[in-house]
Amino acid sequence: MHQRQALAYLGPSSSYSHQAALEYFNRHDYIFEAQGTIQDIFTGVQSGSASLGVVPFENSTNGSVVFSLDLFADRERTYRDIHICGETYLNVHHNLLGFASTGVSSDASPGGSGDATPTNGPRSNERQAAHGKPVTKPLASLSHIRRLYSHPQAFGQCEAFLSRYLNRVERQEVSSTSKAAELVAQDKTNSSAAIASKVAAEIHGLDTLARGIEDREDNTTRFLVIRKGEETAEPVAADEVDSRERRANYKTMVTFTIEDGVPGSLTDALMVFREHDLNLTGINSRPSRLTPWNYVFFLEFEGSRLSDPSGRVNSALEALGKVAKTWRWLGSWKAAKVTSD
Ligand SMILES: O=C(O)C(=O)Cc1ccccc1
Repeated sequence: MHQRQALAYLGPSSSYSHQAALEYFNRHDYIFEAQGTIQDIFTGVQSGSASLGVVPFENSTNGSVVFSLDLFADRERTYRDIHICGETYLNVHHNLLGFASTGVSSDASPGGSGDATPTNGPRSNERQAAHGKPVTKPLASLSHIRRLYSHPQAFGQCEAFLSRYLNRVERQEVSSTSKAAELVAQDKTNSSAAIASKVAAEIHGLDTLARGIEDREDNTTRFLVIRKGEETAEPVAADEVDSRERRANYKTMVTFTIEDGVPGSLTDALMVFREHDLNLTGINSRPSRLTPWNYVFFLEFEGSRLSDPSGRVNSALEALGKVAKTWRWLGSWKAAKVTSD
């Protein structure tokens, strides 16, 4: 019988990372191991204690997950063997979870959560928060809520609802939405709430105080799958034709740094991709932490270093190596289809 390998995700269970991992991998093929932080996932994969890791990378409403970017920037060369080998998209619908207050309902108490008006009505037909107007209303009074726990990304995806209904409530950032739900379930005062998933409500026995509180219904998070070492290059048939359509089935990510204060050095790096007819799909940067205002740049583009019939991707990377100060290939993988529910 073959030994199942470990797969590390941001826990505790019922986090969005857990749900993304369960959608991407068969639960029977791996031992799913919850980690406390995204850094723990990188450390586990680099050390070999986990074969694969699933990390949140960016959100369609709130942008990059900077914790993940900083780990991929790998300034200290701690995660030198980590490569990206896959991606998956998850539609993220947040709920406000806690304990419904018994007794009085709609009470706009001073210093509390204000003017929550409970409603059992359906979610509005509007598809997204227009001019900061929330798309949904609370299902129960929120006036007893004094503290709100969640992952920083979740706060950023629910701004319209939070500023309307929980404006003066203290926010506490925690490592994941499922950790937030766990903390709320343990709070004997019943005065805290979490932004987390429907699955987290079920697991922790929490009431749903509001449903679908994300600013946009199309709120989607992209997760990347990481592994240690490189995958072997796919054999390419001699008559295989390279084309934009073929390259669009793959993605590649690189990081690079440029010479400080040299006009045109960033343009030169980007021009490499234009000259090789490679479609850029993403650009990011994080401080290099070497000197102020110096950056590690991230580029994503269509095409694969591992399945490259014309050699175009490999030739572009070689050219990048000539214009960049430093650079690193972070991986090539099969692009996922963007789904919506
Ligand atoms: O906190 C979680 O559940 C995560 O997996 C990170 C996250 C947070 C908010 C949206 C998507 C992913």
